[in-house]
Amino acid sequence: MAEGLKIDQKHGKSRVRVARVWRKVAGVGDVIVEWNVAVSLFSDCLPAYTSADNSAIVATDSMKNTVYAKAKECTEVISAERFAVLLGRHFTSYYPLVTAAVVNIVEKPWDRVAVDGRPHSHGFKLGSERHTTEVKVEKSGAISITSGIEGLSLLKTTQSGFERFVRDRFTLLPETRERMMATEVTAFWRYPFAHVSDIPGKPFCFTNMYLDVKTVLADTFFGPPVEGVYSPSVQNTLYLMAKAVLNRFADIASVQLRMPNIHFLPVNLSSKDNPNMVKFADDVYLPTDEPHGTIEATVSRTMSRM
Ligand SMILES: O=c1[nH]c(=O)c2[nH]c(=O)[nH]c2[nH]1
Repeated sequence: MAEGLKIDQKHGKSRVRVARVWRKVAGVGDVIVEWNVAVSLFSDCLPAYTSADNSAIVATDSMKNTVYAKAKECTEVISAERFAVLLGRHFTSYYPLVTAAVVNIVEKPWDRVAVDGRPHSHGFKLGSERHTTEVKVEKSGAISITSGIEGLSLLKTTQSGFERFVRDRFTLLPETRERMMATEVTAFWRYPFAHVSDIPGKPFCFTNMYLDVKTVLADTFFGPPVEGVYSPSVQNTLYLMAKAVLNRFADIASVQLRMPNIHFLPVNLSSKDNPNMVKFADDVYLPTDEPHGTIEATVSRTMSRM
């Protein structure tokens, strides 16, 4: 570029909130999804930055309208991943100057309620963890699809410890084989699909994968129902969780996990007069998430099994 400067740029619309309802779906009743969509387009619109020439700009307002128009066009229930691909395909094929699109979606967890033990035809309540996806689509049809979970809060009251870590003059933390373990898992996993034509035809494969990954992560964190499984560190548990996902699902190429260590601090209260006011016996804790440990890792296959 002129003036000895280089510019990398993209533009888009964030926090586009849309809810889509499909009425009276056979066998289930009404279906609702609520999405928070972010669109980012890559196109050569340098003149807008350098010369006040907007002629190559797709207005972010039009991107927002497109989200609603495309939601309307989806007459069949669709997953966040497929909707993101559909949007990305649209932006890259409809606009000659758009070379690539990145679409992020966070789905709000509206769970169907049960009344008298039966799934309700049109009643939902808000859950906690959220299904996320990021899809990049290039004009050629090349894609990358990453899906994820955020806000998955897990806790176990025992079967966790932390020993034999570095000890020096700054170390106060006692070693323990008995502590609480709590975290709020954020997970991302990459699918191996490289082109839109690689995406499987099965309509619910992404939704089912989300539910199955969530189950595998949680089951590995907790271990069997009665005895559980001992965790020597958040790091080790994180690794076992990621490994379980890769072992179980051949379609997942890599898993990234973020697992803050949310501390439950032992409470000991004493004074000269009352030395045993509260003496900690694995019973009373001070829950705190500030500060918290941050443990994160990406685990990938070294050899693709695909
Ligand atoms: O599982 C843990 N991993 C750590 O890295 C760490 N650091 C710490 O103070 N407590 C813990 N616990």
